[in-house]
Parts: sequence; structure tokens; C-alpha cells
Amino acid sequence: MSTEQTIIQFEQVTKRYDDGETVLKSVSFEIERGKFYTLLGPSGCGKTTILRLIAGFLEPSEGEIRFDGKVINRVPANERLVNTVFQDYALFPHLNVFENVAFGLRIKKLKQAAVEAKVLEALRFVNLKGYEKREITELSGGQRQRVAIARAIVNEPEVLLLDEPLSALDLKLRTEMQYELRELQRRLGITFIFVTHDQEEALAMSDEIFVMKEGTIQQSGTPTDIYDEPINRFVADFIGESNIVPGSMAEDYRVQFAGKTFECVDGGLRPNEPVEIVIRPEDLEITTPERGKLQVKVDTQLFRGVHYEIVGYDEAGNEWMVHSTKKVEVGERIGLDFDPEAIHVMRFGETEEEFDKRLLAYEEIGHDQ
Ligand SMILES: Nc1ncnc2c1ncn2[C@@H]1O[C@H](COP(=O)(O)OP(=O)(O)OP(=O)(O)O)[C@@H](O)[C@H]1O
Repeated sequence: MSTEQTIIQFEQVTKRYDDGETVLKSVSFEIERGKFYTLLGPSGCGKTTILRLIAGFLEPSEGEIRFDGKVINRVPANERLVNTVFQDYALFPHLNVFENVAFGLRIKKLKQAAVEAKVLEALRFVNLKGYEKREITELSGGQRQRVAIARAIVNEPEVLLLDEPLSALDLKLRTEMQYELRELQRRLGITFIFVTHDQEEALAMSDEIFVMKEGTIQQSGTPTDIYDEPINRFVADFIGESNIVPGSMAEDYRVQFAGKTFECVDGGLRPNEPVEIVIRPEDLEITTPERGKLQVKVDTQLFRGVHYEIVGYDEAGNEWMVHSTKKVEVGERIGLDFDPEAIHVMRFGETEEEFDKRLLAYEEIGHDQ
């Protein structure tokens, strides 16, 4: 359902390239004004294709793209209120910082005074005031990145598209730029659509994440929704580390796995229905074998700085990874404790729509009782 807040809408958009390959398969979503969105997924899943469709560099094969409620399938790129920051920044090496940022304004034939005012303001926004005369070759990777952003925001777009803009930076700078970009988006108040295949980056920066696989959106939601309630194995695996083990539903609030029955908070599934269980490594607590809900033999232990990463096997042969500040011994038998809330139950083959429907129906029943 589109609302006043909706700025971009994809309705069953399919994209086939000339070689016949379908790279987007009837994708529908909505983007709201003023939020930070991330398209997250492995290489080749169609993230850049979505950005290029929004920017107007590509036309959909089927379906409709709307901007502010109007269909824009055939509106040329230069008439869209959208700007793109490319992965390689695409700066002009023969122009200095000022002229790189001014480029789009000069094409629009703005007066010199207006160009100066706008360029200086854009440079101030990205903390590059005083760098106007610098050559592009005299800048660090992070500074080039900021010039590319200034060049995009100087046109006052309503939507900024960012295609893996941090991938060329080293880890430390990348983390700094994540904060800067997030902060910049808040200050500008415009919509950012950011592409990455790095799940930590997506979790840290976004209001909403679209998790993609093979030309489809598997799940969309806030970082906590997606982390805590992944709808399937692909999403659970892609976002953070998970223990995923086979099980079956006993009844509402009770699930079986590793040969035992456990209390959980999930429901709305058929009794005996086969399911997959997700428990995050940080939700498992190490205790004695007698006190633990699960008994596990430790196979490996790695020191990861803030915690130990411990991997062991239960008697049914399931692998369990635990993040703990406790040190254990390889070969030791330990107990694992966890809250019913830590168990997340996934139904095989469930789509996002079916998942939402089930949750809603289940919550409504809960309220009536
Ligand atoms: N011009 C083109 N002609 C034919 N196929 C293309 C073209 N551009 C992209 N593709 C194919 O479309 C699919 C999706 O590509 P896309 O660039 O959208 O993926 P991506 O998720 O952005 O990947 P990456 O993270 O590697 O950039 C890929 O299989 C790719 O090979």
C-alpha cells in the first residue's frame, strides 16, 4: 500500500537483459521518504540492476516504477530527481575538487555566484571545506569518496543512490565512512538507497534492509526484524552467524529438536510440521552438562578478542556455535542454556508474505485469549 510517505514504488518489476537472462523476477517494494535503505545480497543477485532502474539507466521489461505516484518507466535519467554515487566514484581527474562538484551545475548553466554558493555548501556538508582547489590525485580514498557524494548532493536530489561506495576503502576508513554517511543522511533528510554485500554494514547503517537472492527480495524489514526473525535459511545465514538445526513443531509454544522438546514463543504451525530452528551463537549460555538444556562436546575454540567462538556437537550430531566470554577445553562436555525467546522457528519454503500473514493471524488469536 502506497502512502504519502512513499517516494518510489516498484510493482512487479521484471528485468531481462538482451541475452534473455531474467535478473529481476517480478519485484515489488516501496521506498519511503527520508529513510536509509540498503539492498543486501550476494554478487549477481540484482542489486545494481535495481539502482540502474531507479536512476533511469535501464528500463523494466515488465511492471511499473513510480516516483511520487507517477509512472516513470520511460522518463530519461536527467529528468529524475535522483543522483548516483558510483563504486569507483567516477571523478574527473583533470578537474579540481571545486570543478568536480560544480560539473552538473555548469551543465545546467547556473550563474557563477549560484554555482559557488551551492558547491561550497555541498563541500561543507561532507567536511571538505577548504579543499576546493585540491586536485583529485592529491586526495585520500575517503576524501575522494566525499567529493563524489558532494557532487551528487549538490544537485539537491530527493533520492541518493549509492552503489557499494565504501568497497574501495580499508576497514578502518570504511567504518568511519559508515558513521559519516549515516549522519549525512540524517542531516540532509533525503532518501538514501545503498547497495552492499556486507551484512554488518547493512545492519549498522539502515532503517530498512532488503535481502536479495537471485533476482528476488527474500525479506525486507528493520535490521532487528531481519536479524531476530529471518524467514528462511538463506536470510538467517546471510545475516550474522546462526545455528540452524532441523526440528518439528510439537504444538504452539513447543518445538522438538536434538531429540528433545523445548518451550518456544513461536506458533501458528501444524503439529509435527518439519521446521528449521535458528539460535544465534550469542544467545547460548555455557553451563554444566546437568544444568544445560543441551549437552555438547566441545570440538574447537577460537579466541576472537571480545569473545571465544566455541563449536561443539550434541548427541544427535547437530553442530552448535557459541559466543562466550568463558573459556572451555576442547573435548570437554558442557551444557548450553537458552531462553524460549532465543529459539526462532522457520517454516520450510515460506515466503515473506505468508510469514507476515501467519504472524498477524497468530498475534490476533493471542489477543483474543
Ligand atoms: N548489461 C548486462 N547484460 C546482461 N546481463 C547483465 C548485464 N548487467 C548485469 N547483468 C547480469 O545481471 C545479474 C545481476 O547483476 P547486478 O549487477 O544487478 O548484480 P549485483 O547484485 O549488483 O552484483 P554485484 O554485487 O556483483 O555488483 C548478473 O547475473 C549479471 O551478470
